[in-house]
Amino acid sequence: MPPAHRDQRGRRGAGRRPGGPRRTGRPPEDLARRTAFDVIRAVQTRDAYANLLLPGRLRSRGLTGRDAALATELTYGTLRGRGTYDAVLALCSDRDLRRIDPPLLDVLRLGAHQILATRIPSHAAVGTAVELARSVAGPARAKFANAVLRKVATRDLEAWLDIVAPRGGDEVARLSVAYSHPAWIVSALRDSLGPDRDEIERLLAADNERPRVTLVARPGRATLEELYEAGAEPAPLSPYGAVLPEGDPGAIAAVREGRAGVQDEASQLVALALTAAPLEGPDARWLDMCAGPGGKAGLLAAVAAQHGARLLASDLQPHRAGLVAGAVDDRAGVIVADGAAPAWRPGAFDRVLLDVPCTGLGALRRRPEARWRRGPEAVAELTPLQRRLLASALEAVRPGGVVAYVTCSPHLAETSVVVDDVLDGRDDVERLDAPAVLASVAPGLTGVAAGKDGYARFWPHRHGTDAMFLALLRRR
Ligand SMILES: C[S@@+](CC[C@H](N)C(=O)[O-])C[C@H]1O[C@@H](n2cnc3c(N)ncnc32)[C@H](O)[C@@H]1O
Repeated sequence: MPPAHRDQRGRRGAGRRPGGPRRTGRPPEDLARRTAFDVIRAVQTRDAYANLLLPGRLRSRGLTGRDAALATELTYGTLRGRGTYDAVLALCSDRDLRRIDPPLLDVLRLGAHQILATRIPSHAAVGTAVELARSVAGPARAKFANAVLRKVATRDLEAWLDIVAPRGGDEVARLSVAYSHPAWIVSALRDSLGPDRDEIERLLAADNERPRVTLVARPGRATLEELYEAGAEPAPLSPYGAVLPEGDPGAIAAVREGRAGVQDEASQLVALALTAAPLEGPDARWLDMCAGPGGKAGLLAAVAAQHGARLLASDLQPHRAGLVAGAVDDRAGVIVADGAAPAWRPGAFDRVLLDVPCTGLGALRRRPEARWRRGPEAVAELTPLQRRLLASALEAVRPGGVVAYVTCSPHLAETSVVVDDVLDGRDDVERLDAPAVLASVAPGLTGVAAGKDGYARFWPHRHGTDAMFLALLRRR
């Protein structure tokens, strides 16, 4: 099966008649490439996030329509495919990649992406990359870039993969190069698939696809019809979800006003599962313990209001709590608090959402640079906090109340291992059947259960969502 990043085609040839704004006298394609390069550099040097930086750069440079789409494709595709492109570039360069100036190496990656994974003709991809190399690194290095990229252009991606990721050897190493994921992530994802580990190739390919933009209509505040009128279409899983095939979600009034939001369907469904989990006794006080930036809090607060309940949304970071305030209306409370040293008394809540800080390995589709940013040490750094927060959430809920433990990572160490460890030796917590509760809010949903552990797992390749983990835990 071919790697998915091979399918990310530039939708245009370099010979297209230029249109749109011409601010610099250069064709807008060049401005698109330069913008992609600048964002890629900022990602490498300033730890910037491409999805946060790029929209502003497109606006400030007047790139719209197809030129904006080209800049976006080049940015995301280059960042995502870096592992594959580096393996090819290493064979085409007489210099170790670690000895190439970082800006020049990024030009080479951008060039390799255009040559190997877009419809841009090779001669144009090489020529424009060499020009870029000249402007960022000078004429001598442009010559070097020309030599390297001309070698890259001697084969297509499939032929290169036969060389840099041959079958029959170390399978993790092959998948790592062919699907451009660090080897430690390939291993972790494969382990997290458990009995379905043979789906790893489909999962890696799905990680390399651009996700659709999904919206949530926060019930009682916005309607799906309102989103459909703005061009959205029904979403396959969530009762409050809609898919926006194209266009800027910020242009939709309900989104601008915080009555609707951009939210992955799995995120919607795990929040809804908490609201639907069976519970005895009062059901009026809900807590979102790690609420920033407020995606799930926005939905929970709206559903709480419909149930006659009230949400308290809390986050450790003041600026993240500030973002939550934009997603909920004034029927919900928002506070800054450390969930591990809580400001509330034990047993104060009937339902608690604990969406812990995690590696985000389930959301690689959205954050093309994330896979390169941190190594496996990130897991070891986060899991002690995840355990403390879960123990604290179980204290915050009253006997009979429910905690939803959620991660946007499928890593075993952050998911089932944390829950199993915290519950080990406790007889006052019962695991609910999370897949069954999810089925009650999303009747069309299948494939979230693996075995009989009661946990639910969403997967990009199965559900078209982020990979998310849900455990529903009821205090006895
Ligand atoms: C995965 S994010 C939550 C995403 C959020 N639920 C949403 O749907 O938008 C985790 C959040 O936990 C917060 N956090 C980290 N440590 C915390 C702590 N000790 N107590 C409370 N919040 C914490 C982070 O600031 C971050 O906003």
